[in-house]
Amino acid sequence: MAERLALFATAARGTEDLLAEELKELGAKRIRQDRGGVRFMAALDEALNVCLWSRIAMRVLYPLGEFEAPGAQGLYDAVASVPWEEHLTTNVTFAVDANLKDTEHAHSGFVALKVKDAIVDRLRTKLGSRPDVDTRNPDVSVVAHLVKEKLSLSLDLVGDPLHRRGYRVRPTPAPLKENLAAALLRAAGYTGQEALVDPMCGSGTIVIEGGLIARRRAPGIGRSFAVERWPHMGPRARELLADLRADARRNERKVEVPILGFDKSEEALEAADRNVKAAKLGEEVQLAEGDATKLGPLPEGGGLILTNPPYGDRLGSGGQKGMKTFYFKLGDSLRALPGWKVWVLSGNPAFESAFHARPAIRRDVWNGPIPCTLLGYRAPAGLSKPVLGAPGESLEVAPVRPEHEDE
Ligand SMILES: C[S@@+](CC[C@H](N)C(=O)[O-])C[C@H]1O[C@@H](n2cnc3c(N)ncnc32)[C@H](O)[C@@H]1O
Repeated sequence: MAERLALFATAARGTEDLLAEELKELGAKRIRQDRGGVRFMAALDEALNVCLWSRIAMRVLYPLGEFEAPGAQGLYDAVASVPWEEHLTTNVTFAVDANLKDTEHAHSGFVALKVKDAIVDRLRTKLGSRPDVDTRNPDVSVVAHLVKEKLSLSLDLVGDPLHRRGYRVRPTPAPLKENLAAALLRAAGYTGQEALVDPMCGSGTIVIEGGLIARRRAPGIGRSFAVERWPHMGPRARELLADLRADARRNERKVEVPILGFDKSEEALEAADRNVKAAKLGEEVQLAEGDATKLGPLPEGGGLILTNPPYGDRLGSGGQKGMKTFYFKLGDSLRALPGWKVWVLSGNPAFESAFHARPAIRRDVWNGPIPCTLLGYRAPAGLSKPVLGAPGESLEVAPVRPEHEDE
């Protein structure tokens, strides 16, 4: 049996269970959910399959060990005890990414430097020479995670984080990370077999991720992974990935459902258009100017509306009070679409009450540093045919005017 590696995949906080589900589908074994990620076991081909196919993971780490590392000397000694000569040679480049929590060390830069020094010194002793550091595009990325005096060291299989699919050529002010958008789609049960609409699509992340799912395209098909350049595992990884990539290309399917993105900002739509084309989904994803508070008729048959409305006062419409009015109008507009499930990621605590509908599902999710809530408003059973313009049927509605309307 092929040797299994013990790995750790990271994801946005609040989406770890979704990543665990996805990893199971991708063939990972002994899956254990943790804060900020999921531990699992996988043979090299399974691990590469995860790199290529995971929509939700951010990084895939290969832990080298955990160490007590008291003070600067303790840190140096712990790092120098690792057999780096098994992972690095003198003709590859490397970099150290350090993150700290509750430590006596003031800077992650200092810790990264100490780790780098210990690696270099050990390799000089063992190999007679040292590899160069390349912080921009290293062959081997060492991740040092220091909590109090406990140091974890890992190698990062993917390099550039997995959310960088390569299609975001034109960002907008508050884009969702690609892997978070994919996690939201999974939470909402999207499998690419029903229509998808984002009425406030911004740079297009949700509709692009939906398009990739519907197309059954591997999210990592357009990029490479750091492990391909590792001195010892690299040649085998390249061989395995050639087969996995060929299989992934054969796996693609024609998209049979409408995928639509609207936004009221011309600039956002221009960015979305560039991104959709870069994702090679120009035929599958349609974009149009539109006001989410006055949504016109959507395709017959219903489907999923998934959106991420503005959280703050970017609309210039009178602070929290203006936002509440906006959310209420949005609720009114979406309530008029029976047959459509509505899922919203909101970072404004005022959203839920102003939207005036009772969610069937809610989960806390972190959008980077912003604590958000994902709210799932399901269409009641039996309303598969849309009755456009019949308000109050698709959502469980509390049809009272909000107080702020009359303030
Ligand atoms: C938080 S951003 C969405 C980001 C998007 N998920 C992405 O990944 O790029 C909110 C978007 O809502 C749009 N927006 C605000 N009010 C709107 C309205 N009434 N109708 C349509 N779009 C609106 C903004 O132009 C902005 O692009």
